[in-house]
Amino acid sequence: MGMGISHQLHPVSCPCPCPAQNAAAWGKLPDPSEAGMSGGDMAKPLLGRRTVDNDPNLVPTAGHTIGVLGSGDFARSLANRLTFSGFKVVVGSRNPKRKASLFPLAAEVTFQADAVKKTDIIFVAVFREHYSMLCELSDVLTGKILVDVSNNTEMNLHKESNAEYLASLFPTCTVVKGFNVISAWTLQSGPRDGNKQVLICSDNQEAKRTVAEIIRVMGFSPVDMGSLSSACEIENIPLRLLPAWKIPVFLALGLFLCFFTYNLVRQVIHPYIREQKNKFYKIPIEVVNTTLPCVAYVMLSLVYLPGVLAALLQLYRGTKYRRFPDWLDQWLQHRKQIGLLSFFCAALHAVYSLALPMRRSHRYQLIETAVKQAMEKKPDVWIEEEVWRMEMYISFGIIALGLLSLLAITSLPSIANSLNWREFSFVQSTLGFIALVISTLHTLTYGWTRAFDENQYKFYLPPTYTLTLLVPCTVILAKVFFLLPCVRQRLLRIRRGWEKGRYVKFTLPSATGEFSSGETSSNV
Ligand SMILES: Cc1cc2nc3c(=O)[nH]c(=O)nc-3n(C[C@H](O)[C@H](O)[C@H](O)COP(=O)(O)OP(=O)(O)OC[C@H]3O[C@@H](n4cnc5c(N)ncnc54)[C@H](O)[C@@H]3O)c2cc1C
Ligand SMILES: NC(=O)C1=CN([C@@H]2O[C@H](COP(=O)(O)OP(=O)(O)OC[C@H]3O[C@@H](n4cnc5c(N)ncnc54)[C@H](OP(=O)(O)O)[C@@H]3O)[C@@H](O)[C@H]2O)C=CC1
Ligand code: HEM
Ligand SMILES: [Cu+2]
Ligand SMILES: [Fe+3]
Repeated sequence: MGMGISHQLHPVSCPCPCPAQNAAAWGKLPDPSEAGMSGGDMAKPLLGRRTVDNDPNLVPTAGHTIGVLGSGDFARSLANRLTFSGFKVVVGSRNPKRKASLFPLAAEVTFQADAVKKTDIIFVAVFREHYSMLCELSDVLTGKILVDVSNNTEMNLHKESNAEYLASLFPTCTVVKGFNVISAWTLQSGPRDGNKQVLICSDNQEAKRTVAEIIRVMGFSPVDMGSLSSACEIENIPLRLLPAWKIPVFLALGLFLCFFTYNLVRQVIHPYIREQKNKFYKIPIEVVNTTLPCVAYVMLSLVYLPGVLAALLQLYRGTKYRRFPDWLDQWLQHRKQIGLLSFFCAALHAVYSLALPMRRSHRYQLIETAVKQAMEKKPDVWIEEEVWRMEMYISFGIIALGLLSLLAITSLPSIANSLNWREFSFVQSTLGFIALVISTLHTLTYGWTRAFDENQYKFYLPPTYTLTLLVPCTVILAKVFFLLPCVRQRLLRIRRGWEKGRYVKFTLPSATGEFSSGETSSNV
């Protein structure tokens, strides 16, 4: 029987019942008739156990004993996940009696030194500040693998990473950094929800592979980040606040500010200066509710614009095997966040719109017009065209928001994972584009002929909706252009790998890097 990697790492007297010592125990494990009988979702390992015979490189880690030092939140979640994945867990605490009840029954909770003796892979789930207190365990820890899961509260708080510090305290141990990018909650609830990737690094390849296999058996995906000197980078990851959201949020704020100023001038400043009318009451709802939909609408078109630009570039270049410029690449990668912010603004706009008729100002205006009409003896105020226009634009708005909600729901990881890629791209690409078209109808039926009405121009500024139509209409026209049979054919061929004049162009890696051999780096 092939020896697993982890076993080669074992100290001569390994205390755990791993396969080399207890092959009989392993023979029983992969029994398909028993597999279906396990009860709850949590109770079964997320990945099936593999037999060693199939692949000598795979480590039979399930069934192995793993140690956890510390009894806090993270230690508890870790012990839970490990036992559910089929490992034996021994927890080392300074006060095992008091803490035992917090852990699953299958886990053994004992004193730190005792726990360390029973295993050769130990997760250190205590804060960096307390690492030095573990020094009394130095002797028993000799030759073992320590997994450092710690995080910092601030970027670059200490000059060396926690993992390197741990390694310096225990020079006879092998330190692997990992798991700090996973929250205790994600560990507890299983990898179906939230981030599945666990970044690891270590100077010892064998130890890293062992920990990687444990991660795989737990149902997560290990990502090798190289040597222990990468630990600093890995420790900083959870401290970076929403990196992917930064640009989209600034974009949304920027657009909001521009449109808000524009609307403020048109709806409040203009009547104040020209007619000395006090319209400041409009700021909290009316101005905001002309601004939010404009931001939502423009952002939605900015989600579909980069795809159009990418397609144009591919058509022009006649190949898909060239990298897009960096700005386009970045833009393509931020579409999800831009789209979700667009949805957020659209949802707020919907609620604001529903609140319009419940305002006191609206009631006063209603009474005012009613009285005026009564005095002028004009009983019939029904304008058929206006009625239809409003029925239409409200309905379009509701449908567009409904479609956007679908997009937003399918962007949740757990739901995205339950769809195959065609379903996902149908919702994201096709339904999203239809939402853009319906939003355009909503805006057009709302704006109607006001673009041609001179009274609507305040300080020569046209009604806001006319400005917002620019980008979306460009995107829609471009998409229609791509639907023309000849353009469509060519685009499809390019996306299947066809290249313009491929047989002549065997370019060597050129100095300019123009024809770098790689794929385009985004999935367009
Ligand atoms: C509320 C909301 C939530 C969103 N959530 C997400 C999300 O969770 N994840 C996400 O990625 N985006 C998300 N987005 C952004 C957006 O929906 C997607 O990026 C969407 O796929 C963009 O569609 P597209 O047609 O412009 O581009 P793409 O789907 O990139 O495609 C461009 C064009 O090329 C074609 N095409 C693309 N690739 C190929 C290929 N390999 N072969 C042949 N033809 C191809 C497509 O048919 C399409 O016509 C969200 C947007 C919104 C509004
Ligand atoms: N909570 C989370 O979501 C995440 C936590 N982490 C990391 O996991 C580690 C533990 O975090 P967490 O479980 O939340 O913290 P807790 O404060 O909940 O637990 C820390 C544990 O450390 C043990 N410990 C050992 N020596 C000492 C000592 N000298 N003084 C105090 N406590 C000691 C204690 O257990 P006992 O009393 O039994 O000895 C205590 O329960 C940290 O390094 C953290 O950065 C990483 C990613 C996410
Ligand atoms: C339930 C859904 C929706 C309802 C009830 C709704 C309602 C309204 C109303 C009442 C107005 C007129 C506002 C005013 O009188 O000042 C309006 C305008 C507008 N809406 Fe919507 N809407 C909805 C969804 C959307 C969506 C999803 C978008 C686009 C993403 C959108 C974009 C716009 C735009 C651009 C305007 C023009 C703003 C202006 O220039 O004044 N709406 N909508
Ligand atoms: Cu062992
Ligand atoms: Fe062993």
